[in-house]
Amino acid sequence: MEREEILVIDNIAYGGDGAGRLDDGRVCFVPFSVPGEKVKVSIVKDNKNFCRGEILELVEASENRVEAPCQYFGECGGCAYQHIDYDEQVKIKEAQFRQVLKRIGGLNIDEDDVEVVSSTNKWNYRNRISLNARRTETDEVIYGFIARDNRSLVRIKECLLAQAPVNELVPDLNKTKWGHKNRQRDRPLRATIRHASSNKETVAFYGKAPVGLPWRREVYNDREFVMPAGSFSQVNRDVAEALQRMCAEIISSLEACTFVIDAFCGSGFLSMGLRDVKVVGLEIDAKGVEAANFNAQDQGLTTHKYVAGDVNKLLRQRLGKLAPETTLILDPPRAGVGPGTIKAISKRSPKWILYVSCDPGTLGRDLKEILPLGYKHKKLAMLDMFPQTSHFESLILLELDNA
Ligand SMILES: C[S@@+](CC[C@H](N)C(=O)[O-])C[C@H]1O[C@@H](n2cnc3c(N)ncnc32)[C@H](O)[C@@H]1O
Repeated sequence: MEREEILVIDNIAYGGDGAGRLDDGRVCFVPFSVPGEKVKVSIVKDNKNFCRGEILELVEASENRVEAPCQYFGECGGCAYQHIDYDEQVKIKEAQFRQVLKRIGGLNIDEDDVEVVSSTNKWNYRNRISLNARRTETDEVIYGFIARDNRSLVRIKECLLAQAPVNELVPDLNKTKWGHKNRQRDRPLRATIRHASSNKETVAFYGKAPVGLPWRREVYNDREFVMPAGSFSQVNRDVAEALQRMCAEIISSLEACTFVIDAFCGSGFLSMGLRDVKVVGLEIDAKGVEAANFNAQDQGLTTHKYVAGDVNKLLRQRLGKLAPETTLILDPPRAGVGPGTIKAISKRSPKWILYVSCDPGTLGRDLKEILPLGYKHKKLAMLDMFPQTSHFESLILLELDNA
């Protein structure tokens, strides 16, 4: 027989599930709950140390619970927090940032200030989406997001997180010339739709961006940047601008800093806000590097140079004699930095490390290796780059404490 339990949700774990305790002391994870709520759940997974429940009834609903506006919410694997008032979403993310740094990174930041940047746009902020493609039994090719079960596809007509020009192209994915080709493939490729803020161009491509697709032109903090169609770029412009300004302010406040290594630099986004310092950027995507050098030249940044290659291999030789004057920006992908990066830092430790992360779990893991090298944290920030989802961006400034 189905087992039912009543519990109170204490907090929301990173990833989006609410967590509360059963009478036997075990933690029970409950998706789509809100902190403070009393819920009746059906136990759908029962492990020795924890279990999972699905809400049957809201015994006492939170005042922070709101109606989720998206027709796919609950089924689609993309959003986790549409049912929570936005200000509460931001508080939840700040609490998770603190919790993950403490639990995984071994850092106690209970008393420290965390600068919090909310998103101006709570909806329609994404300048790009990638949709998975599936062939149906009736031989139709459909596009959508992977469902919460991690297997099925939720076919979508629009995504409430995407900007209007991005959504306009969703119904046409089968009608474009490349979309038509994609329909002929045995296994149709993922479609990406991107909208550029400066030249207002919206493109859709399937699989990798085709060679020859023009660079996107984006405006950040009143300056234009080019970015290759297939290369990384920040999805939420307002929050990305705040991040770029924050990095520039932090580094310019480090008076002894004369040299910056922008590792995992993409098209040079984070270091383009820097003036009066020497900058070397490292990035594995050669097209991103080409754009970064173009951007630097276009903006008259004659002391910036961007180099193609693997950070894990190149960093050691770049961290040279200037280490006491160096800030190392680390902005790795979700997987965090590799062992080569940690090894390089341990051999030639830069005075400052500015770690920008889109995954607090891997940030915590990497900090566990970096902090024992003698670093102390100086600044912390949580930036809500991805409203309605469980993801967020964070930043931590570390300083080498030689004392
Ligand atoms: C989160 S993005 C940051 C990009 C850039 N800092 C920005 O804000 O636009 C991570 C970048 O790391 C690059 N990357 C991933 N693995 C790498 C590696 N081993 N060496 C160098 N770059 C890498 C990716 O191509 C991507 O551009």
